[in-house]
Amino acid sequence: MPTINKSYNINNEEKSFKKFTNKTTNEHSTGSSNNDILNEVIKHQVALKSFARIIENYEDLIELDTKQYNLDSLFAMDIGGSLCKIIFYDCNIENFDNNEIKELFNSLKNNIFSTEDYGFSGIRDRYKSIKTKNGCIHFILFETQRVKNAVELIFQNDIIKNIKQISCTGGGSYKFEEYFREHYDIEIKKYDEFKSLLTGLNALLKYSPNESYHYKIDNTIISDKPIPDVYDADKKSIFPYLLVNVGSGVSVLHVKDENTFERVSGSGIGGATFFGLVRALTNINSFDEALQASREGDSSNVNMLVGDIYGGEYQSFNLPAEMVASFFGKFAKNGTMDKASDADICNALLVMITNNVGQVAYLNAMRYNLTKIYFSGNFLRSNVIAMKALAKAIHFWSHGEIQAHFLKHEGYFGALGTFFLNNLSK
Ligand SMILES: Nc1ncnc2c1ncn2[C@@H]1O[C@H](COP(=O)(O)OP(=O)(O)OP(=O)(O)O)[C@@H](O)[C@H]1O
Ligand SMILES: CC(C)(CO)[C@@H](O)C(=O)NCCC(=O)O
Repeated sequence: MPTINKSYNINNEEKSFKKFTNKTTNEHSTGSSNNDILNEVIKHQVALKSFARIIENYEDLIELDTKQYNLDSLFAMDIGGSLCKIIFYDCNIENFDNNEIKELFNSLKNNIFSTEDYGFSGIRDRYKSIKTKNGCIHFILFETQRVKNAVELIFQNDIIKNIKQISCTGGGSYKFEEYFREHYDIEIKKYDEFKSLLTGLNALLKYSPNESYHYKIDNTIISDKPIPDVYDADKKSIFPYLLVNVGSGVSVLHVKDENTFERVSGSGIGGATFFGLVRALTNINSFDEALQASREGDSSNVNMLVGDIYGGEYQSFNLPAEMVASFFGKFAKNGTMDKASDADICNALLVMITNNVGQVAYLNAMRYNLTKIYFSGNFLRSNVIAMKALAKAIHFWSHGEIQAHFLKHEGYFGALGTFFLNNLSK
């Protein structure tokens, strides 16, 4: 059975945040109180949770042939460079005519729903689940480095024996193909990662009333809470857009309409760069702790600011004193590293990577004359600092012409799209 050793819902985020900040607040001092920072994260989560969850007309979108129901069709996976995402469709099993499969399905459900945490890194994102007319789509994620244990925890032995094929996307669908065949006699049915990503994203933008959101910006003041996007009735206004997927690396897609897209750019400075550098430069070993630390840190102990160079603002060109002139620039001088805490370093890394993603996004939106950028990928998972920084930067650079949009199902579109592609009958 899965072991319970880690939780990630709002209450647990609060608990682990408090535990973490108790540990670190004595090490350094910051201007903002822990409660302010915690409240911001909680408010964001609560606002997203309150967005409507029901996909209308879901059965129009996806028609599962009930005669063909088997355990294989209820799962889809996206195995990426850092994280493995799993979709599980908890459907109405009345139509199953095979009693053995019914029993296995029930034991699978008991296994999956007995906990929200599986092994060392697995979690079920309860508040992201989507109700449909005939069931509910569930979202689970694991670290890719634990994918082999993850499969055994989720499917368990008697279930694995009854699975012949799993639909799968992401680089891991190639990398682990041989492993699945040799160990479990399971065939991997591959789907292209960008085709899956866009199938999942476009489906939710179209059918889920509040999938995407933005932050309102007045001058330099950004709204506290995320604001759901509003589309016209036929949802045509979704297109065209730029999609910037921030996973381990960054992929930039120009999406012209539902069936036409091009990968126009990318960057090797992405989510795994952030987490990899956090591990190289600090004692922090989990992504969630790194995010919590960065909410606490003061990056002026790490970065060289315009004020450090000019002694104040650079007036002629409107560069304020507190603007970063050079990320990690302070460390170029002797005796500076000891003054920076792990939290300061996490904050500097987070903002540095986010800024770079923002620039790549902005320049590509300009290049293709697009006014809307959607950001997806798990780097943005609960990452309010990065989302707000992206929203502000895009607004500032484009003088308000281009808007950044964020997505409730962040890094799950590839797995969801694979599930749809595998089960779509029209
Ligand atoms: N619990 C976590 N553990 C590790 N990284 C996490 C976690 N939560 C969020 N992340 C961030 O999400 C990133 C991975 O995002 P995502 O799952 O979208 O990409 P991926 O599919 O693994 O990568 P790629 O598409 O490039 O192969 C990590 O690099 C890290 O920045
Ligand atoms: C290799 C992929 C596509 C795997 O998802 C992704 O990590 C990525 O787009 N990386 C950036 C590659 C580039 O520099 O364009």
